[in-house]
Amino acid sequence: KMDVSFSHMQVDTEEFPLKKWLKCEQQALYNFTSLHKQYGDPKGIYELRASIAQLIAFNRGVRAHPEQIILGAGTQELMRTLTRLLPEETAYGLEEPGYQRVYQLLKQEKRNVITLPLDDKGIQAEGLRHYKPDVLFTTPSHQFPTGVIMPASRRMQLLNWASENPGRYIIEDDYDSEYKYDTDSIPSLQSLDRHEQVIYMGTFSKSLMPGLRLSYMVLPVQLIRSYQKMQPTFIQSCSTIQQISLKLFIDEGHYLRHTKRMKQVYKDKREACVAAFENVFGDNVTISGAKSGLHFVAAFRTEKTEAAIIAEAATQNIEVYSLSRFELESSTSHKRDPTLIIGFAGLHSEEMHPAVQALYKVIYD
Ligand SMILES: Cc1ncc(COP(=O)(O)O)c(/C=N/[C@@H](CCC(=O)O)COc2ccccc2)c1O
Repeated sequence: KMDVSFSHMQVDTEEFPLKKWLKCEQQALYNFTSLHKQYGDPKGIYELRASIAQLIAFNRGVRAHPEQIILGAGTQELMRTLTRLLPEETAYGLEEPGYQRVYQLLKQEKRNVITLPLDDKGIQAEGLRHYKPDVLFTTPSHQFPTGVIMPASRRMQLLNWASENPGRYIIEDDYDSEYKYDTDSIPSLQSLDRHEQVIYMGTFSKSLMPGLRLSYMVLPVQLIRSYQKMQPTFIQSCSTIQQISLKLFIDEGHYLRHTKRMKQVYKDKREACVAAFENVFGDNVTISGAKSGLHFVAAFRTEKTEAAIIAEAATQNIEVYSLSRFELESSTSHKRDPTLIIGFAGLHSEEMHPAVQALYKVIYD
């Protein structure tokens, strides 16, 4: 049996510049003790928020003053804070299939949640008129999990929808924007927004490591005012040591060098993985999902169900997840081929072929 993981939830930690990070952490500990002996700003340390503002302006054209940026230990944490800034009766629209952890969080917070259908350009604009959410949570730069990239035309439709009512917001979750192969990344929704109605969300989970638990959101001025009124009830969930370490890591240029290098590493891994699937499965597999991010979607021509494939794979020590994991309220598994989410970040190029062959045996033997 082989220990193989096609999990989409991992990065290639072997390439992580541990020595550089350690140096930043030592500096953070020794030179910033005054920051560590107090709780500090609930939004997070100003200096890190200033570095992030520069980074997302440079990388994604996001216009943000550091005082509009809130840090949090993960996207769910930020969403929890956001639900406290918006009216309790707000109806949140989520992509179907979509990010189940935000769906679960909103349900835990007893919020109204509406799931909205996708097409090959992302969220359907007419769905907004039909289902009437107040706030739309969307992943335009790389729809999670299908991988669709939302074209500029659809982005403008969403912004027009939002501009019709000042109470509407679009949460642009740009979680996977760092890794685009072959296609140029389309400017962020936030950079096109003229009415302060886009809440921009980002994370360091994919560009650095998920275990870092450091994510951020950029609030429009109106929501920052609401935040400031409630500020005494908030507290920062990220460690000040990690925050300063990250600030130094960014300011010393390690972050941009790392993401530039990882883009090539992941591009090569993606190509090797797709080639292995095409070589082993031939036309029994259909691969979709734009050339970006750390996973793609593979649909298999077989009578086996997704559940049977996942269970059988587990007996062979193969970790893999299916599309139904991300179906929030309605399942289409009955009218589509069994579909798996193939993460390649944790696989070495030389193990791609044997890993794909092991998966082939699970599905076709
Ligand atoms: C749409 C979307 N938005 C944000 C995030 C990131 O959340 P955060 O880490 O809390 O900031 C994810 C992580 N989604 C995770 C999948 C979750 C699941 O399948 O259950 C996968 O996340 C990673 C993938 C590769 C490398 C590192 C992380 C998100 O899918």
